[in-house]
Amino acid sequence: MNNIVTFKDVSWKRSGQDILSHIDWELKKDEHWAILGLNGSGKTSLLNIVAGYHFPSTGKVTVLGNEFGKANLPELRKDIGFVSSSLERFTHILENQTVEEIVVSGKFASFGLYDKVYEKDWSKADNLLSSLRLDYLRGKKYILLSQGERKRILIARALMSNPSILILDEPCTGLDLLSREEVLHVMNEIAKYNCHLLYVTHHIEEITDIISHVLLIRDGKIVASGPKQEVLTDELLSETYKMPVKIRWEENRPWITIKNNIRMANLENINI
Ligand SMILES: Nc1ncnc2c1ncn2[C@@H]1O[C@H](COP(=O)(O)OP(=O)(O)OP(=O)(O)O)[C@@H](O)[C@H]1O
Repeated sequence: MNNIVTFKDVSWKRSGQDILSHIDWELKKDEHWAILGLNGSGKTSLLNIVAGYHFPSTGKVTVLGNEFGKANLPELRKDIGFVSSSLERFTHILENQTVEEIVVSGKFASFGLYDKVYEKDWSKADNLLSSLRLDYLRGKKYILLSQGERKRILIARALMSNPSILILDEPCTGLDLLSREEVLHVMNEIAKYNCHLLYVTHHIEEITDIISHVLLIRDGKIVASGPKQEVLTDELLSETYKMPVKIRWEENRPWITIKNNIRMANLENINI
């Protein structure tokens, strides 16, 4: 299968308002995408359509060969891993669980062990911990981990069900510099697992080697989409962020600078 996700002229309306308008987008095999846009631009709405939580108002969406409306959503969702801050709502359930139990629970897409866990599941969780260099956390209670360690464990957990798509919705929010780099390191290891990343961030320097393509979204419309070197330009990012910005590449990563030291007071007068 060459097309992992396809959006054809997709719009999503709520309360008479277009939240997403006329989205045409394709995620192809072996591509890993970052999605960038201001608050409220429609990134989460788009991810929720991919994961089958929202149904498009018009247009056609195909995910892993399944057309929405015809797909068996619970089955399809097993193929889609999701790590977002909304998972933290369930943190109280995790208090007494060990790192291994959390990772193994990814098999059931639930936070408890409600089904039988076989020896092969424990050894798979163990392999994930080793290959993501998280072995040092074995046996620890999840509640005692740092924020960065928790994020990495939740990524390992999401990989437990061998997803074909892994959605990471701002996984580095609130992390210090070192913890963020550790999460980005884990993200780069994901390439080994044959899954396709969809990475949402407000910080373009988090676009590391693994990310091949970028989708820019503004007010529910696509500004640009394609290979990262073509899309991450001063012009397109300025349009996306509604202010003049400059991009530079260092250590193979993009970094952004606000042009002319614009002050907040001036922002309203800037027309891009
Ligand atoms: N169920 C809903 N009903 C009505 N409006 C909604 C609904 N879901 C999202 N919206 C609106 O759609 C717009 C896009 O929201 P969305 O969460 O997709 O943005 P986002 O780009 O993910 O933002 P952020 O970066 O702040 O997370 C916002 O104006 C939001 O208020």
